[in-house]
Amino acid sequence: MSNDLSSKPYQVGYALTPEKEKTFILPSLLSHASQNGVSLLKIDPSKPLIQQGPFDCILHKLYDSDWKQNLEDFASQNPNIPIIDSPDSIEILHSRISMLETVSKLKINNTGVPNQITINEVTDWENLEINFPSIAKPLDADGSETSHKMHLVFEKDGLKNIPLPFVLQEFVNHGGVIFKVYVAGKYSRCVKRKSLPDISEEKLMISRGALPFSQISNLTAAGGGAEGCEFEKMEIPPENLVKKLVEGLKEELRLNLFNFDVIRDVKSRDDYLVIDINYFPGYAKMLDFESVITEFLLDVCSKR
Ligand SMILES: Nc1ncnc2c1ncn2[C@@H]1O[C@H](COP(=O)(O)OP(=O)(O)OP(=O)(O)O)[C@@H](O)[C@H]1O
Ligand SMILES: O=P(O)(O)O[C@H]1[C@H](O)[C@H](O)[C@H](OP(=O)(O)O)[C@@H](OP(=O)(O)O)[C@@H]1O
Ligand SMILES: [Mg+2]
Ligand SMILES: [Mg+2]
Repeated sequence: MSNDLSSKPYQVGYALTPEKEKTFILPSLLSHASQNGVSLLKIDPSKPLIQQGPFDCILHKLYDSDWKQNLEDFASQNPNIPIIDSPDSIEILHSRISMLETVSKLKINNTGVPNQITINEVTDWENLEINFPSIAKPLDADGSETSHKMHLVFEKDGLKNIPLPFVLQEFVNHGGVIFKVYVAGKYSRCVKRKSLPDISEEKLMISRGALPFSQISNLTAAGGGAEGCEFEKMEIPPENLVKKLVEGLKEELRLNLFNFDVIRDVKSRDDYLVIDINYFPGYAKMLDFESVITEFLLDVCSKR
C-alpha cells in the first residue's frame, strides 16, 4: 500500500534521542518512506509541539517529564492526531514486574513467564522462594544504561553487591537461542538471536557468586547469531502460538511498537516463556524494516 503520490505526503514527526535517531532514522528509511508518500520530520522536543508540524502522526521514544507535558499539550489540542505510542501504555514496560504480568493475564496454553521475585531491600533475602541459577535484572526497564546491567546469580551469596531494586528471575536453559518477536501495528515477525548458553550441572557445581553481563541481544544481532548448526537447526515457535501472543499483548498493552523475547524450555520443548518486552526496539536489525515501518505509518495516517 502507498499513499496516493499525487496527494501531499503524510507528515510524520519523530522525537528520539540522538542515539536512537542514528540507529533508526536511516537514509534507507527516509528514502523508502518518501517514495511511498511519508515524510519523516524531526521534532525539536525543547520547543512546543503545537508550534511545529503540521503532523499526521507523532512517533516518539523520549521519557522525560518536559516531553510528556509537551505531548499532553499537543494531544489536548489535536485529539485526532495519532501518538505512537501512549506514554501510559509505554510505562507498563518500564517495570520488569508489570511488563510480564501482562503475559500471565493472557492465559495462552504452553506459554508463561519464568518464576521471578522482586528484591527491594537486603532483608528480602531471608526466605527466598526462588531457585538458582537466576538472573538479577534491574527492576526499572526504562531504557537507561543501567536498565540492561544484569547478573547471572549462582547462589544467594551472589546477591550482596547487586544494586537494588532488582527482579530475580529463574534461569531457564533454552538451547542458547532466543526468539525475538517484533511488532509494528498489524505487522509482526519472529527472528532468532544468539542467547546466553545453557548452564550444565557440572558448571553449576563449580560456579559461585554472580557474573555481570549486559545487552547481549545487541551484541549478537550484529554478530549474526550463534555459530554452528545448532543455531540454524533451532526451530522458531509455532506460528499460531506467536500470533496469539502478539494479539494478546497488543490488546493488553495497547501498544503498536514493541518486541518481546521468548525462550523454549529445553526440559519441556512445547513450553515457551516470555522473559522481556521492549518498547520501540531496534527495528533496523530486521531485514526490510524500511517497508515494515513505512507500511505501518501509512496505515496509521490513512486511518485518521
Ligand atoms: N529467565 C531467563 N533464562 C535464561 N536466560 C535469560 C533469562 N532472562 C534473560 N536471559 C538471557 O539474558 C538476556 C538479557 O535478558 P533481557 O532480555 O531480559 O534483558 P534486556 O536488557 O531487557 O535485553 P534487551 O536488549 O532485549 O532489552 C536474554 O537475551 C537471554 O539471553
Ligand atoms: O535486539 P532488540 O531490537 O530487542 O534490542 C533493543 C532492545 O530490546 C531494547 O528495545 C532497547 O531499547 P531500551 O530498552 O529502551 O534500551 C533497544 O535500544 P535502542 O537504542 O534501539 O532503542 C534495542 O535496540
Ligand atoms: Mg531482551
Ligand atoms: Mg529489554
